[in-house]
Amino acid sequence: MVNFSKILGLEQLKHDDGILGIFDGDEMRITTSSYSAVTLAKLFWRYGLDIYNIRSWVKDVTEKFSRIYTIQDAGFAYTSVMDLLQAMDPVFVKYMKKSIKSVLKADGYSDRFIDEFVTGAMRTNYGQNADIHGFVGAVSLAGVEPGLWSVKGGNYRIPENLIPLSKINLIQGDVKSITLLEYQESNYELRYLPTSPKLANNAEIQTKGYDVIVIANPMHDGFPDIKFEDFPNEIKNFPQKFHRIIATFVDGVPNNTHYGFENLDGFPSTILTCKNDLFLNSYGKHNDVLGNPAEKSVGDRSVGKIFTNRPPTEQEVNIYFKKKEDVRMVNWLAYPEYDFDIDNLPPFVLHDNMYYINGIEMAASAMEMSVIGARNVALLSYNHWYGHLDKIDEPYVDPSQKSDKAEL
Ligand SMILES: CC(C)=CCC/C(C)=C/CC/C(C)=C/CSC[C@H](N)C(=O)O
Repeated sequence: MVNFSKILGLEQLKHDDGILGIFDGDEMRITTSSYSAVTLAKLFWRYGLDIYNIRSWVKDVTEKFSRIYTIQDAGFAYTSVMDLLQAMDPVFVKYMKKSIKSVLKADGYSDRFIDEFVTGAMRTNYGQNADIHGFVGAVSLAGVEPGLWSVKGGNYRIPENLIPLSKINLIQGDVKSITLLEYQESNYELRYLPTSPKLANNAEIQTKGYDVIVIANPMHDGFPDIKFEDFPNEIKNFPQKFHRIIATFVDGVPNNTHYGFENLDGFPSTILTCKNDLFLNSYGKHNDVLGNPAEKSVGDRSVGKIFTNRPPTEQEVNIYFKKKEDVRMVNWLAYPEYDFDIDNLPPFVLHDNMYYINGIEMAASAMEMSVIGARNVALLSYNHWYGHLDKIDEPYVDPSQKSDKAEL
């Protein structure tokens, strides 16, 4: 994503860390300060060295993760998510088989740190708890470390600007079916309903032939079904479930008394919650996509976002906001439920020359992961097409590390 933002000349908007609080439903377990020395002292008092060590833990994991960029630059690609993780670092395969709670416990982190800080991070980033697997847990922890950024103007500007740069012929439409062809000019026939606004309701089903198909949309219950016709083996949605999340944006004033604050002085800009049965996953104060306070923010008024696992009723919104000028809700299947059978993950290859990117979300759902999954599929299809089998499912060995013996 960093490279894309540079290539496209998009500005990175650094996020101000602000005051962070962790709420257990009755009281704040910790509230940081606008003075960094006070924050450090408070975090150290509550979590001891865990709060320092987690930073180097995430750094170490990120360095291992970053190997994927060298591997992909060298043209290597993988047919399964586990092979891709194994190529980055074998420890990631182990993380997929344990919960983040047990990974961190084995690395010496305290129950208090895991039950408050780690659980809070999992609840805000993935709507789940510290029982989710260790790899997605690590990604989630990377997401609460300082230094987070977004694209000025909105993250959507990355894919939007990549489309003209790639010079593709974009046809907007809903894919209805993919038929395997035999001994014809192309490998597949795709049937789709154009969705261009110009066509309004007059669109008719169209067909088009393709040599290679890449599916970049989750194939799970709750997502539109594509019919796969004339394949020797049945191709259907995968069994893993997706997690529904509701983001409710409120232009108004947060209800400080609910969290035990007498007024809004020192009220956190981010509140994580740390009990699994709580309705509220997290609260966050939001600027607009240009980094400015929301247009009508005056006095105590601001835009706040709460994440919940089901739509809040009006009474429930009133618990978290004492004044509301405008309320908007976004309700979507955001990421997998990370409690699936690890031995049964979706593959990157559905059939010869037909690929599927979104299986990568089973490792972790995040923009960076989607980009890595997409590049893997692009390399995989290239390597298959041109017969570069030595670059498929092979461990990458850095040429500068090869000894003479290894050469022989
Ligand atoms: C430390 C590891 C394993 C990876 C670092 C690279 C990476 C994928 C960073 C993403 C960090 C991030 C912004 C996480 C936020 S959680 C995902 C969020 N809920 C979403 O839906 O995008």
